[in-house]
Amino acid sequence: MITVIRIGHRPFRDKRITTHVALVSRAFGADRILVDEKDETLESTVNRVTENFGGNFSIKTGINWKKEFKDFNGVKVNLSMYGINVDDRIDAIRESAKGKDVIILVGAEKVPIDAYNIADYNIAIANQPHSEVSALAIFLDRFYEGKELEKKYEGKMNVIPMDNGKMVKFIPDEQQCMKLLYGEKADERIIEHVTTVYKLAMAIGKYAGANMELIRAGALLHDIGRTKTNGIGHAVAGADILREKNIDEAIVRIVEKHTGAGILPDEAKKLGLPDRNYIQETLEEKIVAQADNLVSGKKIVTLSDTVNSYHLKGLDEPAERIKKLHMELSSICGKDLDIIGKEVIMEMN
Ligand SMILES: C[S@@+](CC[C@H](N)C(=O)[O-])C[C@H]1O[C@@H](n2cnc3c(N)ncnc32)[C@H](O)[C@@H]1O
Repeated sequence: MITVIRIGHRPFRDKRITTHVALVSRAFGADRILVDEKDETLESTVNRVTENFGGNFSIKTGINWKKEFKDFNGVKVNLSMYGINVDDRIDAIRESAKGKDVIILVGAEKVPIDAYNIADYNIAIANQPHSEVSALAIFLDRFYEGKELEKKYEGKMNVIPMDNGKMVKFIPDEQQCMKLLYGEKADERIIEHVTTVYKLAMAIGKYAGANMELIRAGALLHDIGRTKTNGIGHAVAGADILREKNIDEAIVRIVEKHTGAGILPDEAKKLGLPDRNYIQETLEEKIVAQADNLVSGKKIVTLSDTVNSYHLKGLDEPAERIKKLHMELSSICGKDLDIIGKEVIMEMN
């Protein structure tokens, strides 16, 4: 674990630069930052970035820096223009950090001499005065040998790299999903239906250990396309609406593939659907589709209810696939989905 300790923070003067120290710590592979002065605004700014862009970075302000630095069980580095050049020590630091935690101290105005005495390494990024932000970024980059730039973050907001322009895909929370639905003028019937599917899908998702943010958004948005058409094309219409709004592709695909237990390429062709993949593949795609299969209007029904209504429409093969999907998910959950459905009904009443 890598900790950054920021000392000499003055909440009114240094708000921006300490935020940048924290963001650099997070983006360049550190796990947490400790800041000497209590600053709740700084904490919430940094926590909001982590909440939106992902990862497990944490921040704590209002700490006793000398005690934290002195008592730290691991390798202690003080970044200072007066230290030894980073390239002359980085191999030794990496070596002594094997199997150990590391703490990196950066100052603000004047750094007390105690920091130099407590540190195992006083490291300069060139013996010239510059900034804690640049010193920290270069130190972390040297320490990780550039690998920190390859780290993947699963956030609500994911930047899509572009040669030109900017694109961010995002995973909407419950409130944002409702806003999207009402923005498309979803009527009460749609809202009531998606709310029940959402409750059932969340319950199944918990048993199955699925990604709950994807389940939440996928279930709430699965029928957004019904604001355009109630036909077989509503899943495609929904996916198109969401792609236009830069919703994360994992959610768009849940919506696009939520019909029955999937539609085979030949069936899709016959139905006049665009040439896309309609077979559920991810756990979340399967859960939302099956939760939808087990909800009629705003009512949770059983597998046999659903299968019977498919048979009545002459859809024998799709009915078999729904049964198979039901068994597969029940086995992942360790509980029959019909029983999970009954539990949700009891909670709803
Ligand atoms: C604006 S400087 C203040 C330096 C101040 N003169 C002092 O007493 O250390 C703030 C912080 O930036 C970092 N820093 C600035 N230049 C640096 C350099 N050349 N190498 C490493 N760190 C540097 C150090 O962490 C320092 O505590």
